[in-house]
Amino acid sequence: MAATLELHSVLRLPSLPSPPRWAIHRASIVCRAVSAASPPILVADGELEALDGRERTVARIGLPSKGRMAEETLELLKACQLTVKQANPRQYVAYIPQLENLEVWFQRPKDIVRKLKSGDLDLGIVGLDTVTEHGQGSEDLVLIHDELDFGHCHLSIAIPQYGIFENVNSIEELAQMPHWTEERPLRIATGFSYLGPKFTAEKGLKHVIFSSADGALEAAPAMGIADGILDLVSSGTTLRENDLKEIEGGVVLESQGVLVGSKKALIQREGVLESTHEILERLEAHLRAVGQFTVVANMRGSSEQEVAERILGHAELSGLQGPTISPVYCERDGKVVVDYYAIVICVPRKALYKSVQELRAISGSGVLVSELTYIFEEDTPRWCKLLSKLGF
Ligand SMILES: Nc1ncnc2c1ncn2[C@@H]1O[C@H](COP(=O)(O)OP(=O)(O)OP(=O)(O)O)[C@@H](O)[C@H]1O
Ligand SMILES: O=P(O)(O)OC[C@H]1O[C@H](OP(=O)(O)OP(=O)(O)O)[C@H](O)[C@@H]1O
Ligand SMILES: [Mg+2]
Repeated sequence: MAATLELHSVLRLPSLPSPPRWAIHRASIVCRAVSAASPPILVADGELEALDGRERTVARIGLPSKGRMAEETLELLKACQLTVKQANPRQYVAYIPQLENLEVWFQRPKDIVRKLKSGDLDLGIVGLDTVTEHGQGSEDLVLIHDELDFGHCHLSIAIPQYGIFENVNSIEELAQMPHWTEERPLRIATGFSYLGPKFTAEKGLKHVIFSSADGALEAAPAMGIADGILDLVSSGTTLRENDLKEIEGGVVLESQGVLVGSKKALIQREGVLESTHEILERLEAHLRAVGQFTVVANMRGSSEQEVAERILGHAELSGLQGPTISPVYCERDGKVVVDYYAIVICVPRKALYKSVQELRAISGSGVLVSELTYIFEEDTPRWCKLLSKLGF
């Protein structure tokens, strides 16, 4: 027999073994008596808060321990020269040598969000879908970087391409189908049991019921378990392979990797804001530089001005703000002369070959190309935004 008790404040349980002593924090407790003679076992369906009196002094970031985001998160940090050092792959704690006061904890994406809310993590990298689903509108969660440019997908409603859905192509048409009644609602299988009902309510769908499922949702309609699904889509292959289709107006959310933090920790916990500043600066500078190349070339010319005019006549060669031009000094007949000017420009990948051709056409030689690591601007726009969100 199990009885559930909802607790809304921290409960001290002095009778539990110590140390550690625990408090049950906004959790529901299930008391189960194993046998009539045994004492009830407390099962907390929530976060347990350590009550050993010690306040955590080291900041913590949560990174996905498995799944699609795990590898790319580490790659992104590595590209920012923030390589995560892990003693072995099964160890869940790690560190980043450049960020001394920061522990890295590998956790499942949804647990990262839960632990941010409970105060057990301060920062995290996960998909926006996970933050929105498991954050459930929490005012403590703050998006620090909302476009990490990996893990792109969208959360979308999908229905069968066949049968009664053959001519249904929009959320309005789905809502207007006469099939859905109070007794026989539209059944949607999803792992997004917060966002799903919120979305259908906003769209005015009346008779809908959600069933929760964890994986391979695309099988549910063909198995007769559901009429449609609400799941993540990126290439669309899984939907197509299971005879499902997306519908107009059925996208709940566009998602990609984000850096998220706990407002409380950012404001109160020593070191969190400093680590965040460095991570954010590196992320912004790195993401700005992705796909950009530095091109260096020597140009024969009579003056810096004349070379500049030649280069600025070509739109692809004007760089970020304009070309950097410096004289190349050499010695001729015992004299220092300038026959060449070195130019440095920044060029995006897709314009690279054309830019090199244009440079050559206007007498550029010795063209050197290297991939850019960082572009640091005067300030970090997201840092200023974060400070204002924190009320600084
Ligand atoms: N098809 C996809 N393409 C791109 N990104 C995706 C795709 N599916 C999921 N993601 C992103 O990767 C994140 C993690 O997904 P993954 O399937 O690895 O873990 P999960 O199923 O959320 O976790 P768990 O298996 O522990 O329940 C998602 O929250 C989403 O942001
Ligand atoms: O549009 P596509 O590129 O086909 O990707 C979509 C699939 O990717 C995700 O599943 P995942 O592979 O993570 O497996 P899971 O069901 O175990 O989460 C998602 O749940 C879809 O099933
Ligand atoms: Mg998955």
